[in-house]
Amino acid sequence: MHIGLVGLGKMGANMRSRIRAAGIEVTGFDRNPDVTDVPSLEALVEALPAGQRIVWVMVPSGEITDAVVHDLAGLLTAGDIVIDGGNSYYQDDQPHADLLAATGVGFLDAGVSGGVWGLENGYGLMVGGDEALVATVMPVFDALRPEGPRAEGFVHAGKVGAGHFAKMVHNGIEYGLMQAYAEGYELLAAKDLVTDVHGTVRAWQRGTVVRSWLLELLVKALEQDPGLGEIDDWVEDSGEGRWTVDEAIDLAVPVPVISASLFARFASRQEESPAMKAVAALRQQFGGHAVKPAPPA
Ligand SMILES: O=C(CO)[C@H](O)[C@H](O)COP(=O)(O)O
Repeated sequence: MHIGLVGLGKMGANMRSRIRAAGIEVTGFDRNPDVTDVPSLEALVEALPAGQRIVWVMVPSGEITDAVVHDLAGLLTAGDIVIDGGNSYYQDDQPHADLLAATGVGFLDAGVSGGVWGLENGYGLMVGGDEALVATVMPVFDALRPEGPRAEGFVHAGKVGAGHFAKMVHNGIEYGLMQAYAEGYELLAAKDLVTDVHGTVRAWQRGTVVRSWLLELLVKALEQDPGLGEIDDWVEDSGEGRWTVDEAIDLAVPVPVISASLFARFASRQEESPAMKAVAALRQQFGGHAVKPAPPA
């Protein structure tokens, strides 16, 4: 088997290595000349053996993915398959499937979880699309997923869009879990009763109800930077949490933990809070309560 892989960033480069290690030939294309195997998308398509060409797209979601899918629609022919493995919005999937279907090219969407550790540990995969296409690509999914039973690291979640929908919910859960660990860490550290905060979090790794990989990563982060003094309290988001909350609103599903964890990230980026200024001003207005003067500009 020989596949194409577009996008050789943190995720794509490691995935190329893992797929190759499983004995599948991979031709990768990236705009970065230091990592690419071929100089262009055209060259990538030409390098693939004739027949059913398989191209895995692993580029940032949104406009970049959209552009690559459009380019591939002009280069591939009937019977070929495109897999979007990026963190794309699930509602982008059906338009991409329709565009490719116009020339007989198949489409699968794949949610891929595992981050930079996936090379070593394997990637959790959530796939949407036609059963026959999933079966064709299965050797690649098997190469990427963690060792062990397929059902514990791979799911064919449903029709087109289901893979990215599942990944969106997965990332929403990720937001909530991280926020809960983070708040617990702050609370432990705020009281001088627990004298070994790092040791407490480290001890939670075995036997406790809250043990998890994310907890292990928090322990690792605290080992590397005790007190987390080297990093700013600024947290970005790349869309999946917002989409999760939007979807929950559409479906009237209460997601208080996930939405609060998303809003906590927004708050992390504020130098000052207009809302809390307004609360302070209102307390002063109705109760004559003291306000703290703004620091000098
Ligand atoms: O998909 C992932 C992990 O599962 C990515 O790391 C994702 O980018 C994290 O999302 P965000 O940037 O919104 O925190």
